[in-house]
Amino acid sequence: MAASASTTASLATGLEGRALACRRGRRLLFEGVDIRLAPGTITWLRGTNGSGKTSLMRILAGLSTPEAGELLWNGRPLRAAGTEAREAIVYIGHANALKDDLTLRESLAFLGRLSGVADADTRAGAALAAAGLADRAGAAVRTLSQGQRRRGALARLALDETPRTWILDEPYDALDAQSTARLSELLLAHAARGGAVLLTSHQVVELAGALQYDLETRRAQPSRRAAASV
Ligand SMILES: Nc1ncnc2c1ncn2[C@@H]1O[C@H](COP(=O)(O)OP(=O)(O)OP(=O)(O)O)[C@@H](O)[C@H]1O
Repeated sequence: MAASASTTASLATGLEGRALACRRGRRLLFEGVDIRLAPGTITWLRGTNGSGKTSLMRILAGLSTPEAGELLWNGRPLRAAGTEAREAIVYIGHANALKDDLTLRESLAFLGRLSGVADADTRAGAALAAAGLADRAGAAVRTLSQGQRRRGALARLALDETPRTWILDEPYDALDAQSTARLSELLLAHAARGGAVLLTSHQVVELAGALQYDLETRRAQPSRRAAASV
């Protein structure tokens, strides 16, 4: 027998957007977007420049309000999920969220504490070392190159192994080949642990088993390549 809508909702896990719409000024960017970031999945969000990928990611991260639709966290309204969802959803956008006046290590530890990471200071040092940034850990964020900032922000993903929901806007941007390979490993390991990933990318990157969601057709499908030029 088919499950009723309410039963389906109560069984749903992860972050889900239903019938989402977004307006920017007088322009309706998208509507009717149904997307679910299930545990253990990587979803590549596709769409042309200006189609609204960043806008959708910010809505899913709870950082902006949709024109219409609802957001659910484990089947409950996202807003009602409070701290649990705030700590479980990690958004890394173009701005990287690092604080210019703090050292890289301090800034990363601060972000870790916001996500409820235990012992964030010590872990920040270890995550920066693993990202090849040990010698820059004590430098002020404002003195770092764009690629170093990006790598520093992404080190947040290696602070612990909690299977959170990662929403990553162009995470491969400004990364060199080694950091690109390391990020792909991190994403695949995260999904294997039951974490969820939503990402955009204009670069060709192989991520086995990823799904893709096309914002213009509003359809999800398996992807042979998780990311390719769009
Ligand atoms: N704060 C804002 N105020 C007004 N318009 C905005 C705002 N933010 C974005 N827009 C507009 O909304 C549209 C979608 O922007 P968005 O950044 O979501 O697209 P995108 O698909 O991520 O683009 P890209 O692939 O170029 O990064 C663009 O036309 C943009 O100019």
